[in-house]
Amino acid sequence: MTTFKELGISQPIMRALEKMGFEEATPIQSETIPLALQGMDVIGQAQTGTGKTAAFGIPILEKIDSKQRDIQALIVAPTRELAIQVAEEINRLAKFKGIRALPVYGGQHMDRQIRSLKERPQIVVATPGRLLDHLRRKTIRVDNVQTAVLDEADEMLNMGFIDDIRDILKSIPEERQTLLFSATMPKEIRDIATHLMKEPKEVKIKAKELTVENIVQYFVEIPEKYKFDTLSNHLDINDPDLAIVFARTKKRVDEVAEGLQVRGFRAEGIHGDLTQGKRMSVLNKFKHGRVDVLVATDVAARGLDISGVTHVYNFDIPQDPESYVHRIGRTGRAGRMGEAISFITPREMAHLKLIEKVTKSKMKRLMPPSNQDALKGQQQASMERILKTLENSDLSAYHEAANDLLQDHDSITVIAAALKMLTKERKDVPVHISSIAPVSVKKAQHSNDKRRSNNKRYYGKRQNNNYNHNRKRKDNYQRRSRNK
Ligand SMILES: Nc1ncnc2c1ncn2[C@@H]1O[C@H](COP(=O)(O)OP(=O)(O)OP(=O)(O)O)[C@@H](O)[C@H]1O
Ligand SMILES: [Mg+2]
Repeated sequence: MTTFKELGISQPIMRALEKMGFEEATPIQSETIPLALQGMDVIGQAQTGTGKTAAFGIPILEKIDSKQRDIQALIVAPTRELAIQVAEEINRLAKFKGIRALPVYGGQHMDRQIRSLKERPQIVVATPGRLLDHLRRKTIRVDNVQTAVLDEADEMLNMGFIDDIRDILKSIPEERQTLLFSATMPKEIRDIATHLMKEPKEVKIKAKELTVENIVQYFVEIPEKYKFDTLSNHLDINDPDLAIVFARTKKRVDEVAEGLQVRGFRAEGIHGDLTQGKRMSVLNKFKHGRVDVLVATDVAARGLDISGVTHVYNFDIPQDPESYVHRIGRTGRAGRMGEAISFITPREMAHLKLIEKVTKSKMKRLMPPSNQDALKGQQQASMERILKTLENSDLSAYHEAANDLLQDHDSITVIAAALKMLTKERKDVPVHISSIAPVSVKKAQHSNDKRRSNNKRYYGKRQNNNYNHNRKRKDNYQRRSRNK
């Protein structure tokens, strides 16, 4: 393990690191920070939750001249929430250096954004569409940008985004340093990336698996129509602190979130069709524990760092193995433990094998729990609450009342009644989720469209949907940006 001091980090940043409770550098930090400080281009690949943000954030801050008020570093991230989070982490690191990072993303009022930009932040963290919009309007000037970072580089270079990224990088002076980070870097994407960089150094933190060891991975083989009841039962049994449930479409996210609410869970959905205000408020409620179950599309799969996420459910298995890695990586972060449970329909079992092969990890089979198991799980949770109260509270004020109860009833009956009151008994309201076709592994089909070729090794026909989906996302970025 390397200390930050050994890496030659300056005093103001050392102070911030101390305040943040970072004692030692993680492997990706100790390997990439020296290279980045020397001005080299770097492709950094390390597992989810291992501190890639600070791995690029620290060298950027070391290089910036705090007295100069031009934008000196530009960080691009695929989603708005991630742009906000990365800016927050950098601002924490920059606390004693007089440097400011501003998040800039679609869905926020252009006027307000332009006003904030006039306060001259030295770092901008942006989503691609909105950034391009600002570049065209010349409301963001990048003449003095020395470092460009693509966080979640593979996602952004994938398919529909590649042209945007090329345009963005083209607008930045050529002498710049370019840093690329992600937990996954398929070879095809890495090759594209190399063309955008100057003799990049590749840092790949060696790990047996693509996924993090401290995430225990399970799968449940279950027909589509039983998925929802199985999910409810699981949530009852595991009683997660915070859980994220990934579903494949926005419609299913809405349906699953509403279904869970009907069954008595504090659940909310998040996806790209919600307004930015709604997206932020759902995420904030989840971060503060006012929502226990976040139901999401892949919009929440990349980069989000929410402490306390103990369980990730793949209600629908993702189309590509990389998404699987990122989704389950929302738990088990910074050395904590986590569980990932994927629902696989019988026809999707081949897909499970593909994911296991690419991630070099195994999922353990779990049998679908029964309603009886779920009730037992809930009772267990109530028992734990009683035991916790018993251990941590002064109960003397309740002794008299307890004695009164025991005059007329035996102790088992009294405790059973207390347990029943504490137990969230299942509201067995039927919930219908509209069905969806299973994902399948198909042989690659040839295509003349270069942008489609990126994921060819995995998918044939379905990949076209993915392509269209990304195109649509790109269009949305641009449309939203234009409208605001
Ligand atoms: N050296 C460190 N010591 C302790 N905690 C750290 C250290 N570096 C980063 N962290 C914390 O670890 C968590 C995960 O970091 P981060 O979000 O940068 O991971 P990541 O590698 O970018 O993950 P992902 O691939 O999901 O984007 C954050 O809460 C961060 O503050
Ligand atoms: Mg990250």
